[in-house]
Amino acid sequence: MKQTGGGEDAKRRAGESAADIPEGGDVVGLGTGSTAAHAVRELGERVDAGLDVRGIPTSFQSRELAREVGIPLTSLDETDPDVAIDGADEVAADGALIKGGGAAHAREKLVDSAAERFVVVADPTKESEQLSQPVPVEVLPDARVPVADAVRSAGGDPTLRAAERKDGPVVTDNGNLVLDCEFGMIGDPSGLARTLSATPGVVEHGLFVDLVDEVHVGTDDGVDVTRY
Ligand SMILES: O=C[C@H](O)[C@H](O)[C@H](O)COP(=O)(O)O
Repeated sequence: MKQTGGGEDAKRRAGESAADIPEGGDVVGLGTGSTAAHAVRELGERVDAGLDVRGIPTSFQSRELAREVGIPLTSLDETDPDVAIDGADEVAADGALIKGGGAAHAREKLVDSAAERFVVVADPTKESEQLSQPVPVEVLPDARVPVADAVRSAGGDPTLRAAERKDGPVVTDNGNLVLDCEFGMIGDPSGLARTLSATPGVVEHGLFVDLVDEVHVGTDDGVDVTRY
C-alpha cells in the first residue's frame, strides 16, 4: 500500500543521510532522479570541504550534476564503486525495487550492481508491500514490436513511453526506446526479471531484485534506514 508523506524535504533528508556514507578515497556511484540528486549535491558540498571521493555517473543527468557541483568523475573502465547511491520508483518490503522512471535504469543497474554497497534513497510514497508499478523495459528500437509481444505473452501490458516535449517516443541515453509494462501485482519479481532478461532485444529492465543493501527513507522529521 502506498503511503503519503513524500515531498522534497523527505527526499532531501534521505539524500543527505546517504551522503554521510562515503569516506575519503571512495568511489561513489551517482544515481539518477530527484532524490539521488539531493545526495549528489550534498556530496558536492563535502568535496568542496575537502572530502576526497570520485563519482561514477549513471546518466547524462547525474554526469552534468556531478560536474556542476564539482565531484571528480571516473568510470567502470577504471574501478568499481565502493558505494552507489540511487533513487527508486517503488521499494517493496523485501527490498525489491522498480527503477527507470527517468529511463536511466540500464546504466543504473550496471553501476549499482557493481558497487560494494548499494544504498537506495526514497521518500515514503515509494514504499509498498509488494511491487505493482509498471516495469520500464529498455529495448533496441528494432525490437519494440517483438518485445511488446513477448511482454503480452508474459501477462503484461506494454506502452511505448512518449516524450513530453518532443513528438514521438522517449529515447534513452543509450539511443533506445522504453516500454512501460503493467503486470499488476508482481508476485514473483525474480521470475519476471529472468523472463524479461531472456527476451531478445531487451537491453535492461527496471526490476532490481536482491541488489539493495540498505534503504534510507526520509520522513517528516528524520530518516528510517532498513538494511537487507
Ligand atoms: O530512471 C530513473 C531512476 O531509476 C530514478 O532513480 C527513479 O526514477 C527515481 O527517481 P525520483 O527520485 O526522481 O523519484
